[in-house]
Amino acid sequence: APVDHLAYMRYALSLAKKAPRKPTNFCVGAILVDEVANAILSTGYTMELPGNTHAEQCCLAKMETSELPETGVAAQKLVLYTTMEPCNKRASGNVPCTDTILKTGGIKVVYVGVKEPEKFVGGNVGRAKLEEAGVEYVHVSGLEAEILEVATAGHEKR
Ligand SMILES: Nc1nc(=O)c(N)c(NC[C@H](O)[C@H](O)[C@H](O)COP(=O)(O)O)[nH]1
Ligand SMILES: [Zn+2]
Repeated sequence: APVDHLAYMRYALSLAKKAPRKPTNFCVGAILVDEVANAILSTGYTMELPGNTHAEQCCLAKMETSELPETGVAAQKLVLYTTMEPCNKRASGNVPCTDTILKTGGIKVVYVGVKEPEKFVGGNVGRAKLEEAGVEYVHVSGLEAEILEVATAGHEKR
């Protein structure tokens, strides 16, 4: 069956709405999907796990500790949907999610709702890093306005 990318991105957006609102980051949602089995293997949203955590970081960390099949092993085509592109530099200095994605291994495609706004760390050049490592980067269009509204809910409204 054809994969409904918009439906998966909309689900990731529903997760982003659960994130606590902060002026120093974005509220993001991420899901790990086996695209062949059409199955959601893990989910995550910003600050879901303790500490200053990102949606993708939580989604992948939960995958490692759950009884779900080993990341990238049992899945037939492992892909990650994230409402905002994975960070490539964090003002906190924490490990960027592009590195976490590459370290996890087995992820074939990253589906992205929006590019990261240049608010905290300038232009996000993570796309090139992912593509050079053989991970496809695909923009799923249609939810940009809603994704950005949720992402910046904790920011000062000008
Ligand atoms: N893709 C993505 N998922 C997230 O869950 C999240 N919060 C961001 N946000 C990117 C932004 O660049 C960083 O939030 C700031 O650079 C501050 O860095 P910290 O979050 O404090 O490590 N980006
Ligand atoms: Zn990140």
